[in-house]
Amino acid sequence: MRLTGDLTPGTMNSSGSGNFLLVPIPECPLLDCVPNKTVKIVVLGASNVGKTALIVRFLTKRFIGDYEANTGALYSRKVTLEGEEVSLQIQDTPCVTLQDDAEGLYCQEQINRSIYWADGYVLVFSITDNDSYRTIQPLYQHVRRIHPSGNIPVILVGNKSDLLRARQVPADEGETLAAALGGVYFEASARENHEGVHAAFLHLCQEVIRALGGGNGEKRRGGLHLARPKSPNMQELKRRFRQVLSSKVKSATTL
Ligand SMILES: Nc1nc2c(ncn2[C@@H]2O[C@H](COP(=O)(O)OP(=O)(O)OP(=O)(O)O)[C@@H](O)[C@H]2O)c(=O)[nH]1
Repeated sequence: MRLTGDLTPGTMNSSGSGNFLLVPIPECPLLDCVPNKTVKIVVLGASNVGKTALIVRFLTKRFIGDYEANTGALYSRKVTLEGEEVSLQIQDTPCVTLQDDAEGLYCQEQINRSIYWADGYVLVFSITDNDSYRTIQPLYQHVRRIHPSGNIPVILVGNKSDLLRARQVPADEGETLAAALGGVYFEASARENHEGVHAAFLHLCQEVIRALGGGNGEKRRGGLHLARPKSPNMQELKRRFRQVLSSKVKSATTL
């Protein structure tokens, strides 16, 4: 769903699905961008699982509770990660739906564009809704089809953990699925708890920065991720120096 009422500063909104990601998203809308340090995250999941609530909770620490139907909004903020300032963009999306015929997933074209655009993925289901959980695997496969190779930073969020009595998805199933997708599972309640939501988003941001090569703007597109060569540290240089010296001493004494 889309956040109603006043949009917080730094929030870009596309009113009406027609505008949803139809134009390229500016790297740093309404903000002084941090050059080459932009983390782009998309939040995906079935209907009513709390995608908007999670984003709003993370960015404002508040739970508003009532949102109008989601047409897709892009939220943008500057955050400090591991001591460095980063421009964070989070794309909210309309829901995806499972088709009756087995693995079919209905995903609007705008969502595909967001998936292509993003660097990191928050896959959300509600612990009270088994169908929303069943959507996750095909959804991940869909992301994989759009990014066929390379590392895909992803987290799995089981939302609405305050509704324990209505639980349909056990926590260990969430953990197992997250591990199979190569991500981490977070159980959270956008309604009752900011810390859990914050920890989840923060973890993903860190994963994205790692995947992008230390946040220096290298792009993962095409799946190619080259590790940056490490420069030798002082200890290592001293060790090499001693090695060279001792081999010279040896060859001098053998003469
Ligand atoms: N109890 C409880 N309710 C929640 C929680 N998160 C969201 N909700 C409620 O669930 C409903 C759906 O929340 P949204 O954030 O609009 O969900 P969405 O996934 O964006 O929904 P779509 O627009 O259908 O894609 C709202 O009534 C929220 O108040 C939660 O952690 N606990």
